[in-house]
Amino acid sequence: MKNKIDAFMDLVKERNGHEPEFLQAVQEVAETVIPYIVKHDIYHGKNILLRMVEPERLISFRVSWVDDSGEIQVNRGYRIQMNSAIGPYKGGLRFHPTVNASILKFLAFEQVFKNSLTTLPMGGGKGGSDFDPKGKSDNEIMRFCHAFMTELYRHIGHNTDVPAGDIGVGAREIGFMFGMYKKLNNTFTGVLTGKGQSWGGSLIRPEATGYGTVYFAESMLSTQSDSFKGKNVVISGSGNVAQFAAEKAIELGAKVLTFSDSGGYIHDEDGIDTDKLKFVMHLKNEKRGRISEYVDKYPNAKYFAGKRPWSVKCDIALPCATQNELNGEEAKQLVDNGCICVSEGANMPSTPEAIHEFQNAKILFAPGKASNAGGVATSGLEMSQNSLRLSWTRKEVDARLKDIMEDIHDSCVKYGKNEDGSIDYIKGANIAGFVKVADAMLAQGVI
Ligand SMILES: NC(=O)C1=CN([C@@H]2O[C@H](COP(=O)(O)OP(=O)(O)OC[C@H]3O[C@@H](n4cnc5c(N)ncnc54)[C@H](O)[C@@H]3O)[C@@H](O)[C@H]2O)C=CC1
Ligand SMILES: O=C(O)CCC(=O)C(=O)O
Repeated sequence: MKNKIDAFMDLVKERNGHEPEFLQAVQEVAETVIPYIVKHDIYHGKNILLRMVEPERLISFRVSWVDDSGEIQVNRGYRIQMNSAIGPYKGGLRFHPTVNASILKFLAFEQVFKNSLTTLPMGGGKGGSDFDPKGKSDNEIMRFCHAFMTELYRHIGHNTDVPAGDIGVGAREIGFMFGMYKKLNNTFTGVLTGKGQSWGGSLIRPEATGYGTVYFAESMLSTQSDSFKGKNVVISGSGNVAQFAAEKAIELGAKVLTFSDSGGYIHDEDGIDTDKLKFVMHLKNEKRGRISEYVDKYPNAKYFAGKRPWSVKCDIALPCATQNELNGEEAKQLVDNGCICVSEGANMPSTPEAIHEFQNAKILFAPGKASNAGGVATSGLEMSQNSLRLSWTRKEVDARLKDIMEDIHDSCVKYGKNEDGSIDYIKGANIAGFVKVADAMLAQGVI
């Protein structure tokens, strides 16, 4: 089996040798899906996985815009349309200086499996730009978003490709991009998700990724008759996913101890309650400040510059910042400190070495493509509401989100159960995500 996986990876490396994040994501899938393909005749001789690692379309374009001092700035924009076998391309846009083809291809590849797991008809895509929103004025953000959409608009559409937010892209940016799309097309359609309530957005979409990550962890804990109640929780990040993961964990009776950003992390031994969380939301979403400012407001807490929060003793860890933010040593420290459950809110936050530590220790571990799928699932619900020209209540969308997360958990159990009864959620998510897309590709022939 190892030979087959190595031979496949050699082919992928030949074409994508300079894209380490993409190779990391493909390797993880290949290790679990190739053994499944080998056991199932219908996939033989079809090169399905080889087709799945090649984007259907990779679009790269210039984004020129004028900053507040009148200087012309040039950034690079991308959209990776990875796979449309089961529905229109769907996935977020990331604005961050580290954005490049490797990072977006890994995210687009993960998105194909994730979207398949949601049970909704969505293909996979991802996009963004190396634009850095940090320190930019609202007017600069608007001019950049407008410029970005003057090219992207020709490649997307409510039945073709429906982008949404990701790192650096929230409600403000979606608003500016939606405005320019509408102007250029002279149509009002659900071409983006994460829209504002009064112009086609869905209730619960802002909360969905964080809530879903906690719902998934709660499902994993329930297999061991356990729950969030009374648990200590360590969270990384302090953006959209981190904030709402914290909100749900607090609601379920847990004590949240940390938040972080690219500067460092804060540790509040007293616990971050709903009032303190409101402060973080204002700090990050309105003031656009740094997490270090938390300790000015709450001096009992400590700030650790340049550090990540994984040395803090906890029962549950929720990595919600970015890829490869939790390495092997940090994973070992979490396990040694008694952590029993890791649910990824971010995409690929754990390195392969970290995953190895979690699996060796046999703790509950959920890969992002399963545990953070609540965001895109609720985007799918936003698309349904837009098509129906209806708005569902908060209660209704939350109930659907919860059901979807439970269904994803069931699929992982179905495909990931080991002989000893334990559940390999990576194997389960990869195979369950693969089967639906692969079967659609088989039915549609070689295209
Ligand atoms: N927003 C969504 O609906 C979804 C987001 N995700 C993933 O969740 C993660 C977080 O995304 P959002 O919360 O939406 O973005 P965001 O822009 O709201 O927040 C990102 C957070 O990560 C922190 N961060 C960025 N780079 C960092 C670094 N190098 N070290 C430490 N912290 C860093 C930022 O300071 C910020 O707190 C990403 O991996 C994203 O792909 C996954 C599924 C859906
Ligand atoms: O809601 C969406 O379409 C984007 C979600 C996303 O980018 C992700 O799941 O990583």
